[in-house]
Amino acid sequence: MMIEKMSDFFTARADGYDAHMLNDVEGCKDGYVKMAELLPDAVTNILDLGCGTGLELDEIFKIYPNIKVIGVDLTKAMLDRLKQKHPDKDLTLINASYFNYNFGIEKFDAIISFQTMHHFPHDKKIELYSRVYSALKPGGRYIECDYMLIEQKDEDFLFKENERIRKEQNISDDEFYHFDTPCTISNQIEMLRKARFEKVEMVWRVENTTIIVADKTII
Ligand SMILES: C[S@@+](CC[C@H](N)C(=O)[O-])C[C@H]1O[C@@H](n2cnc3c(N)ncnc32)[C@H](O)[C@@H]1O
Repeated sequence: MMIEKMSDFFTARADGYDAHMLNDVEGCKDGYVKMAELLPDAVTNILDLGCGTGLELDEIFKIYPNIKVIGVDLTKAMLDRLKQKHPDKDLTLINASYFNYNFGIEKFDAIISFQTMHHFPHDKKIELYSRVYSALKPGGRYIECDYMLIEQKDEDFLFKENERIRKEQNISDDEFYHFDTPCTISNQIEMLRKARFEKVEMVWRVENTTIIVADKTII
């Protein structure tokens, strides 16, 4: 099996992407609606990590038409489609990796990610979640909807496969390639706690599509 560079993978699939997620990936269609419902009532601005073509934003704009959004994504072709769908919205799109982009401090009411975090190892995610925590205003909320597992053995198998294939293809650790390495729900919760979130809860799950909400309390 040959794996592709992350941005090449999504560039090649950008055209049929929305229909695929809405029709073929169990739980996603309802997950986009649920994520919009989970935003804090008084939300005025959000950061969307790995926003892609913005399927989650399609639902969020229905409830909050004037919300200010920063979307970060590696794949320009995905961002182009998002911009085409919502030319009139307050959208700032950044074509970059969220591991490098500076989110700032206490800037956002909420930060979201949908189906993008299942490609990275624990240590990278804890560091990212820690920056997410810092970028949230006190009382802010991080909502992640992603492909998550129950059994540790299934997570271990996919991480080992990823390592084996990357070795075979001589891919270095710091390059982003597309291979799914979902984590268990309990590992996800633990990573978010390690990143200092005071309240972390799984709130919704359909098949493997799972939503975790992590709250930053007002001190
Ligand atoms: C499965 S799509 C999800 C898109 C959208 N959130 C949705 O649910 O429809 C994953 C997206 O994450 C982006 N992505 C993957 N790794 C990334 C990274 N390190 N930084 C920014 N974007 C990334 C990809 O380019 C792709 O657009």
